[in-house]
This record gives sequence, structure tokens and C-alpha cells, in this order.
Amino acid sequence: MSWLQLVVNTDAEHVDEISDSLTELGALSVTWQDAADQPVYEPPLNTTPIWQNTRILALFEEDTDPESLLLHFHAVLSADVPLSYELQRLADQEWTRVWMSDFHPMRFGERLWICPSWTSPPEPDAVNILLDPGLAFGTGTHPTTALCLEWLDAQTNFAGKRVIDYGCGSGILAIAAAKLGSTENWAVDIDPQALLATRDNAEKNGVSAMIYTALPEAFTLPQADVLLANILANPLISLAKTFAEYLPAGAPIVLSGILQTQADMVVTAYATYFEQLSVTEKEGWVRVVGYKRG
Ligand SMILES: C[S@@+](CC[C@H](N)C(=O)[O-])C[C@H]1O[C@@H](n2cnc3c(N)ncnc32)[C@H](O)[C@@H]1O
Repeated sequence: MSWLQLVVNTDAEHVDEISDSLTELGALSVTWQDAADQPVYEPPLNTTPIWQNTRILALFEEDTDPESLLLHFHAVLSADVPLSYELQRLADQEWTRVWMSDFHPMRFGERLWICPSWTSPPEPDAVNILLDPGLAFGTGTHPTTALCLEWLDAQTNFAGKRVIDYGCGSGILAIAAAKLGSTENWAVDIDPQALLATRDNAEKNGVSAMIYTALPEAFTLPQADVLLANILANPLISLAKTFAEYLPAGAPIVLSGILQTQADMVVTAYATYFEQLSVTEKEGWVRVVGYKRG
């Protein structure tokens, strides 16, 4: 099985517009990464620095016609969007191999470790999550994931909790929550591939019994104790009211995937339903944490 991958380099301001366009064009998944953190695809030396800020990876079915895809891509974007791009054929195996060379155990906060399965956890008594890179986003290398993992690590009262991981990708946040003691963890994603990856990763970590997966349209839940969502700013803003309905008064919400320049608009959208909103920055990305109003 192979995939057609469109790799787009752009500046941080245009991530949302381009990601939305790629979704509109039928991408199976759209993920992004800070180019500086990702040595796999070195930017060409003559690339304007601003275009190197962010790299968007969009995966399409293998039988997608590349010419028609590029034609439509240009048609849906505004003419002044700064970008460079490259089309690649990607086999599942290749995807895994390129990441393996750059993936090593990483610690988040005091006790949470993400370890690839081919390494030995450096601290066997820590909370170790075994996670291998795959097609779904979420290995901990991206600051947006790291911000959520650091928040999770700082929680001391997860025993018996019900958690929602909205935009679960690899399931990394739901699995971390389960390993920290929460008993019912709902992993939700628009991408069926992410739900498969989450189930697979949950099994490898021995927490399958605590993880439930669902597409957003199939997801109904009375209320949870915590909601984490690492998706882009625009979907987060659209989902503010829905998320508020999933939480009782006083329950925390953790939002990530937000550029520093977008923090104010996310805070404004959530202030209607949540209070004590705080913003934490990491490498140009922010996490917003708040508590459901009473
Ligand atoms: C940046 S990844 C986050 C993955 C993982 N939770 C992490 O923290 O690393 C965002 C995920 O959200 C999913 N997603 C994007 N928009 C969504 C939406 N409106 N509803 C549910 N999932 C969405 C994407 O398919 C992707 O898997």
C-alpha cells in the first residue's frame, strides 16, 4: 500500500487556510510540523526563511491524480499565499523507517516518558508509553503534543476519571491519561486511520480496556471530567459550545494546536463557557487551559 503525500512549506499565518483547503480536496489526513524540528525533509538552501516555519503534510489515496490535485490546490488557495511544495510517493514501510532514525525516548514533565518500542525505557519505574511513529499525528515531538503531555504529567488526581481526547491522532493523550489512572478515555477523531492507530497503540500499552474510540458524529457522552483537544484554532473555535456541553462546572479543558498569534481569538471564543483561562507558550505554539463556568 502506498500514499500520495503533498508536503507544503508555508508561514505560520497560512497554516489554517492551507490545511482547510487540503481537507476540502479530500486529504485522508492533514498534519503539520515545525520544519526546524523535522530533519527528514531538509528545506532547500534557497528557500525563503519564512516558508520554513511550518510544514503541512497531507496524505491522499494512492490513486489520486497528482496533476489534477495540484490544479485544484492552486484553484482553492488565494493567489498571495506564500508556499512551496513537493509531491511524494510514500509506502507505509518507508514512513516508519524515516521516523525511526530520529525517534528516541522523550520525557514530559516529571514522570511521563514516550518511548519507541525498539528502545529500553531509560526510567523503568516512570510512566512509560510505548509509541512507534505511524501515519497518525502524535509522537510527542511536536510542541502542541508536548504542551498537552506536560499538563497531563502535572495532574495528580486522575484515578477513576473520564477523559475525552478530541483529535486523538495516535491516541497519545488518551493513552497517557489511562496510564496516569483515568479509567474511561474517549479518543475521537475525524480520521478513521487515527482511530485504528489509537486502538493499536492502546493495545501495545495494555490500556485497551480503558480506551474507547469514536468518529465525532458517532460520539455521544453524558459528561467527562477532563477534555483535551489538540486540533487547529479554527476547529477549536467552532467546537467551543460542543466542548462546553461535554463538561460539568469546574472541569478543566486543555486546548492545543494554537499558534501564539491565534491565542487571543481562542481565549475570546472560550471565555463564554470557561473561566480562569491561562495561556502557556512553547516554540510559537500555545496551550490554553480553562475551567467550565458554573
Ligand atoms: C495535531 S493532531 C493531534 C494528535 C494528538 N492528539 C496529539 O496531541 O499529538 C490533530 C488530530 O485532530 C484530528 N482532527 C482535526 N480536526 C478535527 C475535528 N474537527 N474533529 C475531530 N478530530 C479532528 C486530525 O485528524 C488529527 O488526527
